Amino acid sequence: MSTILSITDLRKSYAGGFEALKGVSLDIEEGEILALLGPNGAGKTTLISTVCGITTATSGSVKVAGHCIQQEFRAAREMIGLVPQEINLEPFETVWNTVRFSRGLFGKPRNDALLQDILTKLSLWDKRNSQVKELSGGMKRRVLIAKALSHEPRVLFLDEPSAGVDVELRKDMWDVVRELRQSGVTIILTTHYIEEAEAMADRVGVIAKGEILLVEEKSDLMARMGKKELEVMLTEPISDVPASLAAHGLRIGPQGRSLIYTYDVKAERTGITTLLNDVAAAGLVLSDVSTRQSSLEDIFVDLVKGEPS
Ligand SMILES: Nc1ncnc2c1ncn2[C@@H]1O[C@H](COP(=O)(O)OP(=O)(O)OP(=O)(O)O)[C@@H](O)[C@H]1O
Repeated sequence: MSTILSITDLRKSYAGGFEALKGVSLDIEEGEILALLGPNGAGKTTLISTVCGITTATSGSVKVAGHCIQQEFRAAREMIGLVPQEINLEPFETVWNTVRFSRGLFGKPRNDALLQDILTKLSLWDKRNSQVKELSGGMKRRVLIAKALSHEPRVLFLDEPSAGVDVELRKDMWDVVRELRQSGVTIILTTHYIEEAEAMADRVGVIAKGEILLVEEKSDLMARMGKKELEVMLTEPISDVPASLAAHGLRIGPQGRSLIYTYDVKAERTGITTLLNDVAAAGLVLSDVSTRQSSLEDIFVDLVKGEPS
């Protein structure tokens, strides 16, 4: 695979000095679906707008298929399709004209066969002569996607594709996105639904307070979900894991008051007995123990809270 989008140390401060992006670096591989998860105000929309050249970066660089978004705006922008969060369509225009004009805006020659194909894939062909205002909310979202695809971009950004969409339509949207990927389009979507990232993404990135906290293969993240955690509460807080316990791969819990041991539930030997013996031998006194299943949601919440993990 080759890198289609390369973001390097991207910073954005808004007028007034608020720093919405604090040095974001991210490489996107051609043909992948990357879900960018983050709470409200994390900087997801700012990142997309800056990458698409709608907002100017304070510093850093963005290259789309080798073209710099600042110095080679037209060449870079042509590679990108953007599906915004808000529905910003002309209500009295027909579906057909909406996509046709959008292609024209990019200076692309008329290609009715291509537009027919896009509308068919998005189940909008029957609606091509309808005015946008006659369509349901879910269909309007599909028109936004058709519009974003009309100039044949290689990278498609979907900003909160299922915001305000009911569960059934959300699943439909997931199918549409997977099909688009089959046709070779690279997709970056933002969401605050973990479920959505799980359903679609190849890789998951977590962003909070303008920083990328993690980018990982979804399958690796999911593998972690098959793990259980044993938390050993201590009577006295500690600042470091004793050297004699290093082999157990422990983490220190909040305020140093516990040790957290992750183990595979399906493993024949969990290693718990040895661990507890070694903890006692290290002179640590236990006040309690508990176990819990870790989930992608836990990982996300921990990261976003910025607590030690
Ligand atoms: N034009 C602007 N001027 C000043 N601050 C802004 C501007 N646009 C966004 N911000 C601030 O930048 C931060 C990031 O906003 P952004 O919209 O990128 O977050 P987001 O992750 O997309 O959030 P949401 O999930 O709510 O859409 C927020 O604190 C927001 O208030």
